[in-house]
Amino acid sequence: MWPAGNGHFCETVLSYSKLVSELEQMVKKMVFESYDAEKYYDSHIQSTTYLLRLIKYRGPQKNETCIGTSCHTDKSFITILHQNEVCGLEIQTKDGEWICFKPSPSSYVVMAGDALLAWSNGRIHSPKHRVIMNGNKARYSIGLFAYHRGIIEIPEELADEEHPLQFKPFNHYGLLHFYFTNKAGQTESTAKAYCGV
Ligand SMILES: O=C(O)CCC(=O)C(=O)O
Ligand SMILES: [Fe+2]
Repeated sequence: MWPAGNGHFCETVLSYSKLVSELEQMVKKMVFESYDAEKYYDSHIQSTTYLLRLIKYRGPQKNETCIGTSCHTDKSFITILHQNEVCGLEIQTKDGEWICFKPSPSSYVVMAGDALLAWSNGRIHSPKHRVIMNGNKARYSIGLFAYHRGIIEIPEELADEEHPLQFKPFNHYGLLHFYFTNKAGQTESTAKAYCGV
């Protein structure tokens, strides 16, 4: 998992990712329960996979643009972000307004990804976000990205006459693969283009 000779760091990262994945599962449970879909929770958890990314953004040099990560939505089910004190993460609300996240050591950002947007039949918004760097201090962030092995079905509890089914069952890794093709790059919503009804 990590180059030899840094066992302590490796163990720390692993125990961190275990703790944050517990947080992810707690959030997921609350989401499933709030939609009366808790009967799908256990099987969903059994198919959950995680990716942990440790990211360093350095401050822009002279004549460099300030972008750290360009505007995107996550392709995960849920993402949990944690970072040092350097600002930079901006998130777009449903109304199109950009808000800057003000970090604190004890705060985590829980972000819905495109797979959760589809699972929730469009009820849960997967927000656009970006990182814009200013100043000269480096920004460090850790992202835990939860994915799903296999097919995600939209619970029947989330579709009715008022909320017609918007998404077909989809393979989450298939959605990721689709995103990395040119076809997905040209669409506003990867989920709609990949598995929209
Ligand atoms: O560094 C951050 O806070 C956000 C990173 C991000 O949006 C991503 O990796 O998808
Ligand atoms: Fe992201």
